[in-house]
Amino acid sequence: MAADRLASTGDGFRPKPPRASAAPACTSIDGDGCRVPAATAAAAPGPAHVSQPTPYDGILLLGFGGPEGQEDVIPFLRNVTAGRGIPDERLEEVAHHYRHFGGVSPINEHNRELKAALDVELAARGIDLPVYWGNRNWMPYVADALQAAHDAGRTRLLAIATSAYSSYSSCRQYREDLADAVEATGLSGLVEIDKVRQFFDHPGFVTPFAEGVAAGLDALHADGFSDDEIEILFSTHSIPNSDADRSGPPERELGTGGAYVAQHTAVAEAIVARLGTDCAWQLVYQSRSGPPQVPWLEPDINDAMAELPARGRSAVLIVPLGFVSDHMEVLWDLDTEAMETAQELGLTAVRTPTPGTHPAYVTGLVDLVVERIEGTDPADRPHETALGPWYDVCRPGCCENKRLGFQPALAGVAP
Ligand SMILES: CC1=C(CCC(=O)O)c2cc3nc(cc4[nH]c(cc5[nH]c(cc1n2)c(C)c5CCC(=O)O)c(CCC(=O)O)c4C)C(CCC(=O)O)=C3C
Ligand SMILES: [Fe+2]
Repeated sequence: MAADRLASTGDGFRPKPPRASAAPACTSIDGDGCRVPAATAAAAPGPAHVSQPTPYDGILLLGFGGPEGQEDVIPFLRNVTAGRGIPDERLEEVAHHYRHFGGVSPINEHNRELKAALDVELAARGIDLPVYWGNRNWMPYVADALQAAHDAGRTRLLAIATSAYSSYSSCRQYREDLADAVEATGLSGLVEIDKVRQFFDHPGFVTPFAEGVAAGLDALHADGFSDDEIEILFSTHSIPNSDADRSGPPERELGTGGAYVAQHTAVAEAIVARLGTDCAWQLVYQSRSGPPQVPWLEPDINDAMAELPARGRSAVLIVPLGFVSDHMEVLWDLDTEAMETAQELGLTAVRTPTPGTHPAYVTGLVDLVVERIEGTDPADRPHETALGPWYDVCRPGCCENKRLGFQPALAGVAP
């Protein structure tokens, strides 16, 4: 396997492959390293961001990556924060979350399980597409997966990132990871990579949450709580306000908070509407980092909980709406910290499940692949909010990061 060939050190750690600094700037839609699919660039009947039917020959499953032992924790955190100016105190603080769980994030195991479930689902539907898994921040890296795909003769790949919403961290950075991987493997011109649309409002993603909220409310009702005593807190990763404002394509003009906030709000509304619950709800944020003077999305979930008793609430249903699996941000920031806060405040708290390998989620991800192979008309693409279905090919300026400046990215129209 390519992963073995690329592995170099005896202790099993390889630093993240360096970012391709010599990569050419992308100035046109067919500029080096920032292609849109040829069929899309050509006069296409649909909108420019909808791709044409494409005979993909492999799937790239893109993960965040996580440490798998105490000795991995600091090298992993250095990968995550490379070039971001995250202070050492914060690294130590976060390292402690991982150390508490033996230095192991469950996220890699989740992605192994997801890959296995996708393999089963693809086979059951007679779709002959191998899945190659690679991470942004830990082995196997995206470059390893890409190399493995190429070694197996695959040249036309469709990427699925384990991230549902639009923002720099959750969409564009994965597109940059793809560009970096093409550069690091020297496969420029030899492989072509697209990416499935952000799937925040795909029923495959929404259904597991809706089921979890329904079950959670049932449990709280069974414990004697009435609807006006319960508040539903939909929780997602905080990001800098400036990232949020720039999330999504500029021409959508989604206002303060951009596509990131609009998408989360719309999905929460869709879940509440689906269930017809009368409980109060709000969108809250967690896992903030960075210097205190830089504004990030608020309110923090713990601050939001502190307001609840005064409003007559005695129970909270915590919905990890921004996350696809029970990784560290869920295990620590919600199941440990937020649960402690609830206890201090005398609130009964229930945390609902993430999609994980829920059959609806796995089926939905394969549906997202099929719609790209078939080039399904957008009108026929499942979506549960008025914002979707989202873009196959990201628009110019989508999810820009002003701090980092322009970096080459695949699966979108440059810049
Ligand atoms: C939007 C978003 C998602 C959700 C979408 C998605 O899932 O992609 C997400 C997921 C995750 N974030 C994760 C871990 C970390 N995120 C960090 C830092 C940051 N995240 C950010 C945003 C997001 N992050 C941002 C704007 C930063 C600031 C620094 C920067 O600009 O990059 C740091 C550095 C230390 C710290 O500052 O906390 C760590 C360790 C893990 C792995 C958990 C595990 O190991 O189980 C996962 C799935
Ligand atoms: Fe994060």
